[in-house]
Amino acid sequence: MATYSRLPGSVALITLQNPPVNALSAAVRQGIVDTVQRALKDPKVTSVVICGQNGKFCGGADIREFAGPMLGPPLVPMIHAIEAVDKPVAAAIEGVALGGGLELALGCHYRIAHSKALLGLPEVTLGLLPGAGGSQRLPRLIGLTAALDLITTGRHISAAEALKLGILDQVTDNNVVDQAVEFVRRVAGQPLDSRRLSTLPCPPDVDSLLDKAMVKVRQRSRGALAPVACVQALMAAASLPYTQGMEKERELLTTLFNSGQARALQYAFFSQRVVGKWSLPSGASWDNSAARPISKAAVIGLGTMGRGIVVALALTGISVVAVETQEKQLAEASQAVPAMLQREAGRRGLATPPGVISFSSNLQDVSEVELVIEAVFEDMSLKLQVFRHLTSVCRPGTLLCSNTSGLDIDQLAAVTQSPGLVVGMHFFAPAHVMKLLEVVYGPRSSPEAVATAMQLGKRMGKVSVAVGNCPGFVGNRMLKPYLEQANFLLEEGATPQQVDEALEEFGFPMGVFRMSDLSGLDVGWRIRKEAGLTGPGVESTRTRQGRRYSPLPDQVCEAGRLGQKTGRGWYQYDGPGGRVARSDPWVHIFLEAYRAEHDLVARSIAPEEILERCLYALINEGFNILQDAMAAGPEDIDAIYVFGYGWPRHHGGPMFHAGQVGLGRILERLQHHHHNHPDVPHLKPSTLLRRLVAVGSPPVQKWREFINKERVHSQL
Ligand SMILES: CC(C)(COP(=O)(O)OP(=O)(O)OC[C@H]1O[C@@H](n2cnc3c(N)ncnc32)[C@H](O)[C@@H]1OP(=O)(O)O)[C@@H](O)C(=O)NCCC(=O)NCCSC(=O)C[C@@H](O)CCCCCCCCCCCCC(=O)O
Repeated sequence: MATYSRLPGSVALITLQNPPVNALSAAVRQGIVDTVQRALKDPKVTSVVICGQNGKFCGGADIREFAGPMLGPPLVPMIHAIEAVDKPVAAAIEGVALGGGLELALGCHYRIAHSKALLGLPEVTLGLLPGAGGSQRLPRLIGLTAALDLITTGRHISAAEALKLGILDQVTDNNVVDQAVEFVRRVAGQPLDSRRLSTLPCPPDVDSLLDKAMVKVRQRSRGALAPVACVQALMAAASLPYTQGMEKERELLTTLFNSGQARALQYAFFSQRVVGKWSLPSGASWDNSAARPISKAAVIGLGTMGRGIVVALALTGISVVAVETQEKQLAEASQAVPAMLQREAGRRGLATPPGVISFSSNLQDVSEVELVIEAVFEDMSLKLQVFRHLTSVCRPGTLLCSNTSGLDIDQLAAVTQSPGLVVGMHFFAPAHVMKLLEVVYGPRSSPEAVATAMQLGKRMGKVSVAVGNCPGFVGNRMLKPYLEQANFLLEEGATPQQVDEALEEFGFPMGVFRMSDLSGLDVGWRIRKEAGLTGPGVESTRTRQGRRYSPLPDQVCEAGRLGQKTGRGWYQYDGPGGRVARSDPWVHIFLEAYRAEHDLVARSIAPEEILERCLYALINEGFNILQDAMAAGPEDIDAIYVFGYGWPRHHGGPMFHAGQVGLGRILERLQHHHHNHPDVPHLKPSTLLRRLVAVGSPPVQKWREFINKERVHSQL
C-alpha cells in the first residue's frame, strides 16, 4: 500500500509500504493511484514527494506477481498519470530504485537521492526489459549510449554515477525526504514541461550505435532473448515517436514475459535467495544456528586456489596468514597475491585493504587464527597430514575447513580433536572471482561450523550452498556422468567440435572439451587415478569397476596433450598458453585408430542426441542427489550449476530445465538411452524421477515438499 500525509508548507508525502523492498505489488500500485489523485485534488497541496518506507525507495515490480494473472492498476498508466500532474512531483530515493522503481522515479519531475542509494534497470537479468516506460524515458534523459549500457547490462549504479549521467537532480548525505521536500518547495510554480521525459525528443542513432550493439549483444547473449529485446526497444525509442515507442516496448515485453526464459531467470533470482536459507537433514538451519565472527584466518597452500582464497578473504577485511611450505612457491605467491588483491579491489571499486596478509612457510604461524582453509594438492594422504598437524597447532575451537573438490570431509574430520569443527569450503577457480561456494557438511559437522562457513561465504560475496558429503559433492558428482557421456559420444562417432558446438549452442560458455583443455587434462586424470580408474597397473579396457569406461581422455593426457598449457589437447593452439582452439588432425586420426582398435563403427550423431545424452545424464544424477539428501532442494543444485558450472542462467538450472522439458519426456529419453547402453548405470532413471512422474510431474517449486513427504513414508 501507500500512505498519504500532508507536511507543513503544502507538500504531500506519499510513502510506499511493502516490506522488505517496497515492490510495486497490486496494493502498492492502487495506493499510489489513490494518493496521487488525493494530492491532485487537494488545493492546499502545491507539490508532492514520493518515498519508500524503511530506507528503501522501491525494488521494482513485484516479481512474485509475475507467476499469476496481473491484478490491480497497471504500472504504465499509473506512471503517466504522475508525469501529467501539474504540481511538481519528486522521488526521494533511499536504498534502491531498481526496475519499475526507477521507472516510477523517471515518471516524477525530479529525482533526489541519498549518496548511498543504488539505481538501475535490472529487468534484463530477469528475462524482461524495462517495461513501464523505462526503455523510452531513460534514453530521452541520458542519451542512447548510457541508456544502452544500463539497460542491456542491468547493472546497479551509485547515486554519484547517476548524478553524473543526469538521472538525478541532487544527491545528499542528509535525510533524503527532508531534502526532497525542500527541493519541491523551491521549484513549486515553475513550468514542468521540460521535466516530462515522455514529451522530450530522443536523440537519434546517428552513428548506428544500436546496430553495432545488436551485433555484439547477439554474439554475447548465447541465445538469451532479453538483451536483444532491450536493444530493439532502444531502436524504437531512437526512431519512433514516444507513443509508438511505448507500443513497441509493450509488444517486446509481452513476448519476453511469455517466454520460458523469463520464467527461468525469475526462478534463478529466487533460487539464489532460497539457498541462503539453508537447512540440514539434522534440522539445523540458517535461522536456528549462530555463526561465529571471524577476523583472523589462515590459508594453507598457495597454488592457484589458495592464492584466490587469500584474496577473497582479504577483500572482506579479514587478516590472513598465508602459509606455503615450499619456498619457491611461497616467494612467487608473496609477489603475486598483493598484485591480485590490488587488481580485484580496483575491479570492485574498493580501496586495497592495507597489510591484512602475512606470508609464512611455517604451519606453527596459524596458531592464533579462528579459521583455517586448507588448499593443498587434491591428495587425501597429504590433506590428512595437514589436518593432523593443524589440530595439534591451532588453539581449541578453531574451525578447520578443506577446499577439497570432492574428497571425504568425514575422513579429514576423523583425524582432528574436534570433528564438529570441520567442514568443506569448495571454492571455484579463480576463487576470488567465481561466485559459487559449496559448503560441505559431514555427518559430524556442527551447525555452528556450517553457519560460520555459510556466513563467511556471504561476506566474500559468494552464493554459498550447503551440500552433503559424498564423492564430488553436488557439482562435481553431476559433472561425472556429463563428462562420461561426452567421451562415449566420441567413441561412437562424434568429434570434440560437434559435442562442444551442441553444448555451446544450448548456452554453455564452453563445451566439455574446450573446458577440459582450459583446466588441463591432467586434473581429471589425477582424480581418476585417485579413484583407481587409471594409472600404472590398471588394465586398459573399456570396462572398469564393473561399468563402461572410456580411456580416451587418459590416452590423450598420457600423450602429453594436457590442453592449453601444452598448446595441444582436444584441440590445437598457437602454442603453450594459447587460447584459440582449432581442430587438430591428430585428434581425428587418434579417434579413428581408437575406434578401429576397439571395433567401434562411427555413426553420425545429431546435436539433439548429444544434448540429451550429456544433459539428461547430468540431470538424472541431480535427482539421485536429491534422493540421497545431499542437496536440500532443486534450487540448491540449480544455483550451483548457474554460479559454478556455466549453466546458462536463461535455462534456470538443470533441475528447472528438467521441469521445462517435462519430467515424463526426460524419463522416457533416459529409459531409451539406458536401453541402448545398459552398461552405463548413470543413464538408469533415478527412483525420484520415476516417483515424480508417477504423481503427475509437479512443478519444481513443489519437489522439496514431495521429497520430504516421500522420505517420511520411506518411498525413497
Ligand atoms: C532490492 C535488492 C537489491 C535487495 O537486496 P538485499 O540483498 O537487501 O535483499 P534480498 O535480495 O535478499 O531481498 C529481500 C527479499 O525481498 C525479495 N525481493 C526483492 N526484490 C523483489 C521484487 N522486485 N519483487 C518481489 N520480491 C522481491 C527477495 O526475494 C527477498 O525475499 P525472501 O523472501 O527471498 O527473503 C534485491 O532484492 C534485488 O535486486 N531485487 C530485484 C530488483 C529487480 O530486479 N527489480 C526489477 C523487477 S522487474 C520490473 O521492475 C519490471 C518493470 O520494468 C515493470 C514491467 C511492467 C510489468 C507489467 C507486467 C505486464 C505484463 C505484460 C505482458 C502481458 C502478458 C500477456 O498479455 O499475455
